[in-house]
Amino acid sequence: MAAIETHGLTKAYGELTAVDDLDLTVDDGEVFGFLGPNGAGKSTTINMLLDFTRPTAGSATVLGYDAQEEADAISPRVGVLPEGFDIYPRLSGRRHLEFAIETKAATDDPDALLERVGLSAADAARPAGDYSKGMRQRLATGMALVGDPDLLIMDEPSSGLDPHGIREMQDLVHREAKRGTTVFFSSHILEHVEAVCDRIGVLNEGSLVAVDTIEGLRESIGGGATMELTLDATADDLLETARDVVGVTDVVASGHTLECSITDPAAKASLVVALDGAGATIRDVRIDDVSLESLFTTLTNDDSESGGQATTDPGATAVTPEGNR
Ligand SMILES: Nc1ncnc2c1ncn2[C@@H]1O[C@H](COP(=O)(O)OP(=O)(O)OP(=O)(O)O)[C@@H](O)[C@H]1O
Repeated sequence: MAAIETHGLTKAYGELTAVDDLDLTVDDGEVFGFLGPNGAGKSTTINMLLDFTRPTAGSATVLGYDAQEEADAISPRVGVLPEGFDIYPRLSGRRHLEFAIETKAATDDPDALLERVGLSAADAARPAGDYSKGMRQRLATGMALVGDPDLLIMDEPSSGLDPHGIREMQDLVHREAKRGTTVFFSSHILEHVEAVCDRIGVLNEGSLVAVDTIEGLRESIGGGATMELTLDATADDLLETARDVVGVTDVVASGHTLECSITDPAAKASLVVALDGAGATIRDVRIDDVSLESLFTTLTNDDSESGGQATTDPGATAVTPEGNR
């Protein structure tokens, strides 16, 4: 049984189609990344899965139940970490958890939940208003885990976290995945999705433009790598040898350097072996994989280069012109 399945799921707000004919399957037990720029329709999709918003057309099942007709059967089995989760500043972390347990009429042990999300008993006793952003996220995740849900839906869980907080969040997702929980991880930051997800779906202007593993996506746009080899000899003499290697699509020789475009990862080793066999001495090798940033720029037609790209942390790729909010 799929954890989430949608068929033609559509939501229009007047003239605007926020989610357009979405066919999506998230398998049981996988960590699925739902990636797209701000305004792509991620939250609207989640809202339809949770029956907070009714679709204009199409249908969705969550854990085998119809998202609209059987929402009552879904909610006890799903944990949600909403975007922009608010805490009650004066209540302790433990009280937040107790409150969530009471609300869900669950029987969880608050201490076990605290341990599961990495909050100490001392932290739990403090008012949540004193918590760092990372601790708040862990508390919110602990609340989402009440009742041991089969599906955990996380909407922008890394938003606003520092690199340490992001790592903690990623570790937590890995731990939950190991327990067998299906995780639906929505984000506009590529690296955050890539670090935790088995597969990703890329949403752009309401439409699903790709569903695959990162490697699969790279291949699908003809991705590969550029390999730059510095040789002892004049590179021109080895041009043909390099061109004959299967998986090498283009070779440019310049001085002692050969620049080779590779489509098949196995060609990297073959190229080195072929050049060595032709008597070349290789002094240096540099490999540049097709950047994920360019991959997602292609998929989302992101105009962030002209619009200015902001990111949550240094080196992160946000598939959004707005960046972190
Ligand atoms: N209640 C609403 N009424 C009108 N338009 C809406 C409503 N909710 C969302 N939209 C629009 O639908 C589109 C998709 O929004 P949505 O919040 O689902 O995107 P998102 O991918 O979750 O973006 P973000 O990362 O910013 O949360 C946007 O253009 C948004 O303005």
